[in-house]
Amino acid sequence: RMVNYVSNLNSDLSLIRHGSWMRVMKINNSLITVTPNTLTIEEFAELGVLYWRLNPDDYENDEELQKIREARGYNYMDLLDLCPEKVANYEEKLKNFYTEHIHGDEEIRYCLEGSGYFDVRDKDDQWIRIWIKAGDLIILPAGIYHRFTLDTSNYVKLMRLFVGEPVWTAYNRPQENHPARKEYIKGLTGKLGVPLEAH
Ligand SMILES: CSCCC(=O)C(=O)O
Ligand SMILES: [Fe+2]
Ligand code: NI
Repeated sequence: RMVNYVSNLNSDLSLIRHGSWMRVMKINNSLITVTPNTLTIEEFAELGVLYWRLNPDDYENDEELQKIREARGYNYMDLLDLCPEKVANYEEKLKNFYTEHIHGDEEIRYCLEGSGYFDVRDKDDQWIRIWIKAGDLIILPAGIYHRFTLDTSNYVKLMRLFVGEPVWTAYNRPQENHPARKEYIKGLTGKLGVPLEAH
């Protein structure tokens, strides 16, 4: 199964479409009000965010994951067990994860246990919150503004994938002149066929 996107929100913020799903919501910047909103498949795909629903139980022998890794050249892999006992400078790392940033490369995360929120900016610069749970593989394109935070489960175990030697450098917003940002915007504009300002 390839990429599928939620086009709408129901009460529990999930929707089944083509046998796969993502839990998404729009939030306002204060994070106090959660605003359920309609998000079409097209709108989400235009952001360049990819998503797969996999079986996390036997991830070491998962052929579907293997196929994705081979197709996209993800030869690097490690596991991030996000808990204070296992992560040095835990609080500081969480703070950095939740600071809006971009990378020069894709950010590939596969949730094996626990859960958390990836927030990405949509084409109108509004946050879209993606609720990641075990089995969710998400790929954020280089240059997209994003951030991550734990939810009330307070725990997540993530597989990190990368092409070649990993680079985790985060460039905090604003980064309008960063090459990856420029490329990303160019791709967005190209896909939309109209300047972003037109929205
Ligand atoms: C906990 S992984 C997600 C946080 C992030 O955006 C990053 O690592 O760059
Ligand atoms: Fe990141
Ligand atoms: Ni628009």
